[in-house]
Amino acid sequence: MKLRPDGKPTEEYRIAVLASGRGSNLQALLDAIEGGSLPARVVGVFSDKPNCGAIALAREAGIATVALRPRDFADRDAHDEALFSAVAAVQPDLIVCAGYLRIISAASVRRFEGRMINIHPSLLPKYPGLDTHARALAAGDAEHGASVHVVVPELDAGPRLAQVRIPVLPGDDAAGLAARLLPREHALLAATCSLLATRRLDIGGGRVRFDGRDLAAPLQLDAHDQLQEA
Ligand SMILES: Nc1nc2c(c(=O)[nH]1)N[C@@H](CN(C=O)c1ccc(C(=O)N[C@@H](CCC(=O)O)C(=O)O)cc1)CN2
Ligand SMILES: NCC(=O)N[C@@H]1O[C@H](COP(=O)([O-])[O-])[C@@H](O)[C@H]1O
Repeated sequence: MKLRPDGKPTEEYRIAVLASGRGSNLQALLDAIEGGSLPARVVGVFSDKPNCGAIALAREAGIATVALRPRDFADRDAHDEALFSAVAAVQPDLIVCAGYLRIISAASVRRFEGRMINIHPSLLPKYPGLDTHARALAAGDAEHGASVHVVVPELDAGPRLAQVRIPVLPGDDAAGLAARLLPREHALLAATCSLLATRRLDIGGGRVRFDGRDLAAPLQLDAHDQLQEA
């Protein structure tokens, strides 16, 4: 892919977003595109929940949407195959799972190998799965955070690209911790997608490379929303 003198790709970088919830991470990507820090276009939003906020946000923004309810399909694999065939149809360079609450089949993960990432609300490898904030509090962790990782068939087990850390404060409950983490997630996801869109970060071929070198540890988001090597 040729890059312009300003480092931005000459052709648009096409992002498909999968979501099941309110869509604040989707909105963060749209804001970053609008603000000029993310040289990309969201070419489709896909969900298992037709009435979720992310689908409504996408429609409002004039972005193509496909929402398929699992209960309308014979089984998980049939739903998964239908949804990811719709994803393939928009020819994305990157698929971003942003609160997509379905475990994706190994076949669909392999179909988009090297092109699918997820934002997860924990400092992986701690707390894969759900209810991460409550689990961090129950463990008495002094810090919590979020991770962007490559999606592999095993849940939340893929190579980690970037992380952001926040302190756990006295009196935090799960909802308060989640609310304080969310804006940092938005910055983390947008910054990571910017590095992917400008090809500084490469997740193809089963490896993670940053500025042409193997990435040994996840990049860390600093107080200025810039990603720094650990
Ligand atoms: N094969 C993979 N699929 C997904 C990954 C992944 O790394 N590999 N990341 C997730 C996102 N995720 C956490 O970040 C996550 C999504 C869904 C679940 C889960 O248990 N889902 C249940 C249904 C839960 C519900 O409907 O409330 C299920 O699918 O049966 C855990 C973690 C995206 N998918
Ligand atoms: N295991 C996946 C998971 O829990 N993802 C989390 O869902 C939320 C989606 O919010 P949003 O719909 O406002 O973007 C985000 O906090 C994201 O980290």
